[in-house]
Amino acid sequence: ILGGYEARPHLRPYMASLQLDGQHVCGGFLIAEQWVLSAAHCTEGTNGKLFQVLLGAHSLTEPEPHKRLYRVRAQIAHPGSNIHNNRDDLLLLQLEEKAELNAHVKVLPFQREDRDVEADTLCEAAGWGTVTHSGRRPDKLQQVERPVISRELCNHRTRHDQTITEKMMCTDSRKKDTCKGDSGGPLVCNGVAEGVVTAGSRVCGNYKKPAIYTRIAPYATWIDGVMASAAG
Ligand SMILES: NCc1cccc(NC(=O)c2cccc3[nH]c(C(N)=O)cc23)c1
Repeated sequence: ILGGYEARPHLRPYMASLQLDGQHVCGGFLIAEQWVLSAAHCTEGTNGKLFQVLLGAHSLTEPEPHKRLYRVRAQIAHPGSNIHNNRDDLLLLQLEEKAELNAHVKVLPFQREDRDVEADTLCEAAGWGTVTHSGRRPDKLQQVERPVISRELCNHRTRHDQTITEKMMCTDSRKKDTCKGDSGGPLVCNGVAEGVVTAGSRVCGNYKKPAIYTRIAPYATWIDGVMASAAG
């Protein structure tokens, strides 16, 4: 997160850190006791290795009550996701067992009504992604508040030039922005997860390249289907 600040510890008990060999790779969030939603691009370069999912954390390194690393039973990328564009950039992770829910570990509801969030709505992104252009990684969860911008403005030829579909949304990226390692985290508007951070143009903090999110509502049926078919 660029231009943000340290989150109040455990005020975002749905936040997950997707890790490989003890290293934070991407964000994610708990959508059900045994399921985390993240971004399909996070599996790029992992050679099919399964993530481990850290829940209940504020600091990535310090011991904290209710902080726990979960093994993943299955990772299901949306069938439409691919490395060439940001379309359908969603990843579902089934934990080896149901997460132990408590004050520091909670499910975050996601938007099911497929209607655009109004431009200028202030939403929040959080993550353990880089906090400087040089790529400094934080130990503690960061957050930033960003206004939604219209798809029309985001699609302007000087911005993302007609690549933003109706299944995506954008926030202003001037100075304060999501960045490397924040992918997969939720964009929370009025307490509901409306989007999932996608790397998009990979640029951070440049107002010409607004942050892009996969809208969740259009995928509610897919998400429910995967969770139902893997149940038990
Ligand atoms: N503000 C939008 C936004 C949101 C989330 C992430 C990013 N930026 C990256 O993720 C990124 C940046 C630089 C080099 C990179 N290399 C790789 C990679 N997967 O190899 C990713 C990146 C940007």
